[in-house]
Amino acid sequence: MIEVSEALQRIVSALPVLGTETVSLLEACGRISAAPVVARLSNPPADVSSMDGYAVQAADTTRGAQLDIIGEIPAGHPSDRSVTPGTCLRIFTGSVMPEGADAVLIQENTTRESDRITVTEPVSQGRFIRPKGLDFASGQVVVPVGKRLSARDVGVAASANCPWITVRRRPRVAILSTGDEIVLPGDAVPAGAIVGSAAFMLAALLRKAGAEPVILPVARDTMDSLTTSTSQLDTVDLLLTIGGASVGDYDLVKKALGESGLVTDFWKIAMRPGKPLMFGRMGRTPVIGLPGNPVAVFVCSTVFVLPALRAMCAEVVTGDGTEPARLASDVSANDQRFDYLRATLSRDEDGTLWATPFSRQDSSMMAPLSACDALLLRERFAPEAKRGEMCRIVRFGGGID
Ligand SMILES: Nc1nc2c(c(=O)[nH]1)N[C@H]1C(S)=C(S)[C@@H](COP(=O)(O)OP(=O)(O)OC[C@H]3O[C@@H](n4cnc5c(N)ncnc54)[C@H](O)[C@@H]3O)O[C@H]1N2
Ligand code: MOO
Repeated sequence: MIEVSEALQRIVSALPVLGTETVSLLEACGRISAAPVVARLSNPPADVSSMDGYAVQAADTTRGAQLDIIGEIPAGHPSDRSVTPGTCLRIFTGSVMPEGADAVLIQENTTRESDRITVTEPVSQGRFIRPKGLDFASGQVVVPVGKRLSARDVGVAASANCPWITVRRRPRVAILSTGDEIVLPGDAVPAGAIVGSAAFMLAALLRKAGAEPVILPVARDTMDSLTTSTSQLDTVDLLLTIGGASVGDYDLVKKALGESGLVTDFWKIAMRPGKPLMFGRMGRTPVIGLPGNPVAVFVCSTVFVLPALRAMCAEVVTGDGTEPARLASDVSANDQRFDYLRATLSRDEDGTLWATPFSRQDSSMMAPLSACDALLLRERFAPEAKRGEMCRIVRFGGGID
């Protein structure tokens, strides 16, 4: 058995970075930028007013002074008239500042009669003007490379006049459930069968992470079925198998894929759940053999598959995705396997985050997996810990779980 950190390192470093494609702004959210987004203009492109009022010379705006309105500048219609001493131009939020003006006097600080205003509050030079390039300058990088694009990133790219963004191709990931007992959700469930939940959970997780899942027909527990199922996978970037990874007589995945050319990098990790995970390569296709227990599928996907997708998309990530919390109940000493306990979270009045692990942690149990908010991490050989002690968690809800 190797350690989680080594397994992660081996998987991530073995995966090639995918190619790029160019997508429209409407398709860009959630994708990983593969080139920086460079502003094609300055924003704002000219000095503009930030308020509705009058473009003035600030020195003119003594209390009680009167100014002649010599025209107006609706947004989108710059004026070629200049403001001279004793005059002003009616202006609106977003309108381009006229020549000669050095401030905007908001209309609340004036009284108006016909084409003349009286100043009720002076304004200082530069006030209520957004100078050209206040937001960003032409040529400036507004979105760096390797970023998972948010709605805000799409917004800044649009404002930088960039209608297309270069992103990483979506990883195509094949999912192969294995086992004679597996039936599809909604099917009749004969004696001895179980409903194959893991592929659907995995597909959902992958799709949310920006990958393109391809669910293959369930393979039976025979060498023939397994080799046939995995014979034509040249077009996928990663193969995930589910089940048949352990040491039972019908756990044939490693053996069958071996006959199709699988070269195993490692098998078995000191973790719970997820111990029998296998990693290798069949031709140019990386293969992660996930254990069959569906909670092990989820935990291994969180710990290895999602980082693998990030590596394939050259996503720049900060931190390890964990955060501190306080234990809400005692936990016993851990053995040699890194433990990922399903836990709920709550916050007390002080804002402290508390993690409560479920009392039953069987890796077949989907209901607590669905109900949990986080995985509570227990290092190998961690000593017993009491309620109130600090622990580390991986919290869900960040958009990729
Ligand atoms: N003697 C030993 N037995 C086992 C060991 C061990 O070290 N020594 N490891 C245990 C651990 S830990 C795990 S995890 C399981 C993993 O076994 P497999 O990867 O071979 O998985 P299966 O036996 O095929 O299935 C396990 C369990 O999960 C159910 N399953 C399978 N596929 C799905 C699916 N797509 N959706 C939902 N549930 C699925 C399957 O019916 C079994 O109940 O091995 C332990 N045994
Ligand atoms: O490690 Mo297994 O994955 O306990 O269920």
